[in-house]
Amino acid sequence: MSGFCADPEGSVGAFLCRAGQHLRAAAIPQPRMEARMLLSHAMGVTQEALLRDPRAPVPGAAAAHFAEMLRRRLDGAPMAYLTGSQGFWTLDLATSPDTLIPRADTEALIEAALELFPERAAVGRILDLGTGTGAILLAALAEFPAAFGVGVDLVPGAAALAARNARRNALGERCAFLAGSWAEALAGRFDLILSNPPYIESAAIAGLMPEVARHEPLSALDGGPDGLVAYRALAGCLLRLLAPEGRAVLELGQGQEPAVAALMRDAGLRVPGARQDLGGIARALIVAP
Ligand SMILES: C[S@@+](CC[C@H](N)C(=O)[O-])C[C@H]1O[C@@H](n2cnc3c(N)ncnc32)[C@H](O)[C@@H]1O
Repeated sequence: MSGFCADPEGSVGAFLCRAGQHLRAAAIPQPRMEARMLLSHAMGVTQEALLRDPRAPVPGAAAAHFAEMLRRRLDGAPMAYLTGSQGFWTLDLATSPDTLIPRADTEALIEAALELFPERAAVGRILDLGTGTGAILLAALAEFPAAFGVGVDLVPGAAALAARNARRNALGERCAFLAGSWAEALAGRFDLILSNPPYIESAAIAGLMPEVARHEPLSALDGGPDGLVAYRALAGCLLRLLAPEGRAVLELGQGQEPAVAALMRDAGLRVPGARQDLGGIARALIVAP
């Protein structure tokens, strides 16, 4: 490896320095921060503790774990799969290759829900279709204190991960998770239905960033030939599942608002509006019975 590292060989400082050089050479945008995240994870200490004593030795087992994580990161594996966690809204969530890593853009769904129901106690039942890590449902439960939630995912490993995340965030008593396709096994009415379905056109997946295309599961990305297959399934069940004053909030891919709104209207639903994400893209479609 090129470049001079000032700290003694085998020390925290030397590991961070060399890993930073490798990550920078691989064009990873925040190499120093990522090196710190990986080494603190491998050593089981906070980043603050690492920086406090850069001359401390890295124990052998931690060094081996770090080397393996660094190899996978340089091969394009997402950081959240390596460290096994990701922040979303106010929560810390476990991640797994069974499902998508929660994205900050998806927080637009929670913001929309909070605007729709300023009287938070009014929300009694929440449904999250395609729950993944449980990110959306758990964030909503954290904000609507009287609500009980149901999360559904086609991938059994994702439904199990969401249940684990509910317990991790002390919300396990307020929700249940099912493995199944959309609302097939569901009855009853919900005040709030949330969904971030797979919406990438099949042919566009290979052109996504390699970190996404090669590492996140197709089941979480692939929206079929026109990206709209999941929305057709949702349009077919929302009228049956929404309470009379209920609302659904659906995540949209860029430019999908007109097509998804038309699908919902064709299914007899109303579309009172959409909310933009931080980048100004219509991200959350509001749907009403
Ligand atoms: C884009 S990911 C969203 C995950 C999570 N809700 C989030 O926002 O981070 C879509 C999720 O839908 C799930 N999914 C795909 N097809 C499904 C189906 N037919 N029924 C239920 N869930 C499905 C995937 O397994 C994946 O977890």
